[in-house]
Amino acid sequence: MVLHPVLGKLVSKRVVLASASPRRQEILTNVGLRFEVVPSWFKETLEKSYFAAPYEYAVETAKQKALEVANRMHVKHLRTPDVVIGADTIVSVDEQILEKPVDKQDAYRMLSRLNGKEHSVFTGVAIIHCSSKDNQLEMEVTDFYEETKVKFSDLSEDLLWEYIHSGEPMDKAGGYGIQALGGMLVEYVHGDFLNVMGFPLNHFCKKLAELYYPPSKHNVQHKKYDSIPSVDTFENLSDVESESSNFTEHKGASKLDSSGMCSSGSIYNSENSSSVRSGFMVPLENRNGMPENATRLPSKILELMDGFRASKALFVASKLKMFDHLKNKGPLKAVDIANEVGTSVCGTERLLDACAALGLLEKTPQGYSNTDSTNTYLTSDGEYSLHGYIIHSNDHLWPLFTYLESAVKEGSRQNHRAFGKKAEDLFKDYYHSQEVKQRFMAAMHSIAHLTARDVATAFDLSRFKSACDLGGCTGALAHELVQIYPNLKVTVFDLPEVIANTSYFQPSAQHTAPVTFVSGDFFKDNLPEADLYILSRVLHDWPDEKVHVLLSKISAVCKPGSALLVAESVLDEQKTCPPTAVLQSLSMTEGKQRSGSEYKQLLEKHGFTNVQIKITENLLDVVLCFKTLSP
Ligand SMILES: O=c1[nH]cc([C@@H]2O[C@H](COP(=O)(O)OP(=O)(O)OP(=O)(O)O)[C@@H](O)[C@H]2O)c(=O)[nH]1
Repeated sequence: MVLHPVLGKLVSKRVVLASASPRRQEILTNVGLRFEVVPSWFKETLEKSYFAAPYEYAVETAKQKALEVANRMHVKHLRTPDVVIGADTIVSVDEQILEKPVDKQDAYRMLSRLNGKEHSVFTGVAIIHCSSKDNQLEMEVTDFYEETKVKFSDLSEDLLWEYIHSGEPMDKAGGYGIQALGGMLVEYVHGDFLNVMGFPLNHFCKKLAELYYPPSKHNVQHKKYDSIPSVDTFENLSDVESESSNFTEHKGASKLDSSGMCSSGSIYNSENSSSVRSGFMVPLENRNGMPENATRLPSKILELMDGFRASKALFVASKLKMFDHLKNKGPLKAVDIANEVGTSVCGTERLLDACAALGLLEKTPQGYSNTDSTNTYLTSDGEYSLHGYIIHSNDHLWPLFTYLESAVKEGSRQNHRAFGKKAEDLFKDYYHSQEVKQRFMAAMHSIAHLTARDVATAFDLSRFKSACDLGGCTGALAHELVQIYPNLKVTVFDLPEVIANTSYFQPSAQHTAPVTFVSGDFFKDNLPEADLYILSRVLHDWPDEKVHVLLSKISAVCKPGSALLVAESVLDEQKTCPPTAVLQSLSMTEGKQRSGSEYKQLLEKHGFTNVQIKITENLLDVVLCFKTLSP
C-alpha cells in the first residue's frame, strides 16, 4: 500500500480548518495534514424545522461555518486560503436533532433519550475551494454527510449522572464522547467511528479523490470513487495547481460568491444531501438590493476601520488576564471577573461582550467561557501562549503605531515621541529593567515556539551534526531541532543579558538531548563552531550594511559544505505580500523586510550558493544555502 493518500494533494495548499473542535484537529493532524485552525463565528442557530432531514441541517451548518471563515479571511488583511473545511456533527434520535448540551440537565435529557436505543450520528462536511480574482472572492463548495449508527446499552440513572459529572458531555454532540468515557455507554457502532468523533475521514478522502481525479468525460456515467487513489510521490503534484486553479464543474461542487450565495443562483447539490431551499443560505453581507461591488467594498474597509478596536480589546483583556481567570474558573459572569481583576462591572461586561463578538469567548446564560483556541493561545501559561507577544504589541508597538503619521512624514521611527527616549536608550532599558527584558523575551519566545516546527522541517537537516542558532534567545527553535533531529547538537548564541534569563523558558521535562547556551555578541565575538548556522528573525532587524558584516563573519567560519539557514517572513517580489510582514515594516526600524531575490543576493555575495527558499505560509519562511570553497 502506498502511504501517501489523496490528502497529499492538499500539501501545497493553504488549508484552513474552520472548526474549534479539538477532535477534528486531531483526526486531520494524525494523518499528516498541515492546516491552520480558524474557528468559525457562525452561530449554529438555523431553524431545524425548515430541513426535511437531519443531515440537511448538518450539511448546511457545516457549509455556513466554512463560508463565514472563507469570507472573513478574505475580507481581513489575511491572505485568502486555498481550501476551507467546515464540519458539523449532530445526533438524531426519534426525529429529533441533538447538538451539544447547554448544561448538565440538558445533557441528562439527551443521554436519557439515547439510553438503551439506537441513534444516528451525522456529520456534515463542507470543503470550500477559494480563489481571489480582482480581489473578489470566488468559492466552490463541495459538501457531503456521513451517517453512523450507534446503540447505547441500558444505563442506570446513577451511571448517567456520574458520566455527566465527569464534565465530558458538555462540548459533544448528543452529550457523549465515544472516544473517551462515553465509549463505555456504547453497545455497538455501525459505520465510521471517526464520524461519531466529529470528522468522517474516509468519506472526506473519497470526496477529495472525486475532486482531484475527476472522471474523464467518456466514463463519467460509470466511474464511482469507492476507493481512495494514492499519490505516489509529492513530486507528481505538479498537476495540482492547474487542477485547483481551474476548479470547475466537479461533481458536488458549486460556485459561490463571497456572500455565500451561489453565483448561478442555484443551490449546491451534493451526492448525499438533497437540495436545500435558498432561503436557508445566510447572506453574510447586507445586500439591500445594491450591486455586489457596492456591498462588498464597505465591509472590507469597515473591518479595517474597526481593526484597531478589535486589537485593543484583545490586548486589554489579555493584559488584565481575563482569559486566565476564565480558563481556571469559567463560565463566569462579568461581575465575578470584575471582582477578580478589580475593574468596573459595566466596563468588564462591555469588554467581555466585545471578546465574545470577536469569537474569543463564548457567552451562555451561565456566563462567559474561553473558546478552545483562547485557552491554547491567549492564556498566559499555555505551551503555545501568544500572551507575551500580545503584551509586547500593547506596550511597545501600539504606542509606536500611534505616531505612524509622523513616522511616514519623517521616514524614521518614533521612539522619542512614543516613549520619550531615543531608540538606542530604549534598547538599553531592555537590559536594565528585568520586567521589560522578560516581556520582550516572552514575546520572542511566543513566536519562536509557534513557528519552530515549520522552520525546523522546511528542509531535511538530518545531514548536519552541529548547529548554532545565532540570536536564538530562549532556545525555542533549538529545542524543536534536537527533538526532530536527535543526532544534532544545537548551541544557542545570544547576548549575556539574554542567556542569563533563559531558564524560565526551558521545557520542564527534557526527553531529548540538551541544548547548550553560549553568551556573546555575534557582531563582536567569535562564533561557536557548527556545520549549520541559523539566523531566525535576526536579519530583518538590521540594515544592509550590518547584514553584510554579519554574513561575512559567518561565511568566514563556515567550512565548505556547511550551511546557513535563515528564517524570516519573505516578501514577494512586489513587496506587498504577506501583509503581516509589510505592516511590520511600518515600525520604521533601521532594519527591513526583504524579498526572496534580496536574500539571495545578500547571501550569494558572501559565498553562499544553492539558495533555496521555502514559503511555509506560516509566519516564517525559510531560506537554506551552502558555503562553497571561496566567496
Ligand atoms: O462521540 C463524540 N461525539 C461528538 C464529539 C464532538 O462534538 C462536537 C460537535 O459539535 P460541532 O459539530 O458543533 O463542533 P464544535 O465542537 O462546536 O466545533 P466547530 O467550531 O466546528 O463548530 C465536535 O467537537 C465533536 O468532535 C465528540 O468529541 N465525540
